[in-house]
Amino acid sequence: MAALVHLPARHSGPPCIHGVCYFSRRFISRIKRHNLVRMSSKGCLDAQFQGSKRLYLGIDLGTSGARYALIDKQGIVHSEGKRTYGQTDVATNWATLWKETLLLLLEDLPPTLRPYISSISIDGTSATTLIIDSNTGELLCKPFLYNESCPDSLPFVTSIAPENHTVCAGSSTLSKLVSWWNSCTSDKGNAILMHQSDWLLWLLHGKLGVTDYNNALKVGYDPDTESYPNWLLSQPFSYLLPSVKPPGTPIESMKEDIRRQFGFSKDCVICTGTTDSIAAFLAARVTLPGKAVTSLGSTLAIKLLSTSRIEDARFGVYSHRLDDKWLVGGASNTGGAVLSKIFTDDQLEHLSGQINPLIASTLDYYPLPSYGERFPIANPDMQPRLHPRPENDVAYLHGILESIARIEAKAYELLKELGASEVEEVFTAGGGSKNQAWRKIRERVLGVPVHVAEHTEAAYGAALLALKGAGACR
Ligand SMILES: Nc1ncnc2c1ncn2[C@@H]1O[C@H](COP(=O)(O)OP(=O)(O)O)[C@@H](O)[C@H]1O
Ligand SMILES: O=C(CO)[C@H](O)[C@H](O)COP(=O)(O)O
Repeated sequence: MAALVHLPARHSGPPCIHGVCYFSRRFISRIKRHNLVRMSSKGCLDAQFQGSKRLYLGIDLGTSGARYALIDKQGIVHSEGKRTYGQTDVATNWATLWKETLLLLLEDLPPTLRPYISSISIDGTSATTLIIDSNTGELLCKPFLYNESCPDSLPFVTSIAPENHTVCAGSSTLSKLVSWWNSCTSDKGNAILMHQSDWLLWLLHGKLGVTDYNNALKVGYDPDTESYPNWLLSQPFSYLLPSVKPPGTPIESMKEDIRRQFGFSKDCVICTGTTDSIAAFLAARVTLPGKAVTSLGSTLAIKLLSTSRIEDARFGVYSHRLDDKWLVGGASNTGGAVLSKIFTDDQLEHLSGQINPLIASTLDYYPLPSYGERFPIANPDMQPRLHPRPENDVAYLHGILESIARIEAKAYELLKELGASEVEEVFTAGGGSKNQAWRKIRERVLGVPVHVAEHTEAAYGAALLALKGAGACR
């Protein structure tokens, strides 16, 4: 289990608000020593920081860690930082880890810049589902993580939703809600559903029950009609559903206690967030149909900008709304999480430098970190295929990277077959975007130009949402 520093139920430190204990500096410095590794924090006051002296903060709670990006209205980065979660396992107390990581990132912000922060937004992993007591903000059960599957809910979910609807997957938010509803034996009357980023934003603004239409997609919200469908509202658990706003919409001012603790200004506004792969798409600043962003993080998430909306749960394909267009795609469980189980980041860099990306690997794998795949094959029981392993690790890594590239190519081909705009160019986000050999392998396998996005961190996309929200306040 991650070496978390456990808070006693009540401690003599700063006041606990809704069960969230804001930590003293002494306590935070103790956490820093124990478990959450500070990876980097660039805090120099950028010489170009002129203009209206306003900054916008984006925070990304990813799969393996969290990052922040602090930008001005020109999109210039004035500070960025990262915290990794360290070793986690099935016993990890994720809500506490996310809360501590968020507070540490706020602590990592250069104190001289905090008073200039106008707005904050947070992105999190999609379909990461929390059932919350609406009186206290406390969790009523452990979070359902993004890649968890609740197959027992599927017969009921598929009986109420339209055929092949986005929610018709064991990993959908609705399947997780139904699973809790069917298993909870205590009083459900005060329960409310929130997504990971909603709950973390609530820690900053204090207004429960608000989400965004990207996070709400997988519980059944229809971003086109901007409403929950009747087949969902007619369910006995519909009272748990949060209200939905567009990403980057102002919710509330920052709570006074946390504002004072970290030295934010009185006009700092907290805005709705989005999911991590949508934030990565926003960071890439792709604007034309046919252009796409592949997020090579712990997972492989694909977002193709399309004029047509496509969804087909048989293949794990769904469409997020982006203003007047659609982000068609899905998320595979393949990706960096598989690489991290076999190689360190240094090994990845060293071995990748020895790969000739212009020569195809003959090794044929389906790299998964464990059983279960979401897209382009929707099979919760799918087994990883990572053997035979050659003696040479360069050849092994080449085979894995090429096999992941084949999955990416199959995914884009599937979107085209289902009627989406054909991919013409791919921009890359996430930790894997730094791998040049992989980019060239992908370019050869996909048959289209593959670039590194101008900004590869989802936190930058979340900062753009904060900038959008601040504009809405004027
Ligand atoms: N040089 C590299 N080549 C390929 N993948 C890499 C490289 N360096 C790091 N990664 C992968 O990047 C992933 C982390 O990316 P990141 O976007 O930070 O993840 P997430 O947001 O999903 O937690 C890790 O799983 C790691 O395996
Ligand atoms: O796999 C993930 C973990 O990083 C993504 O959060 C998620 O599955 C992508 O979903 P969406 O397309 O809804 O953003």
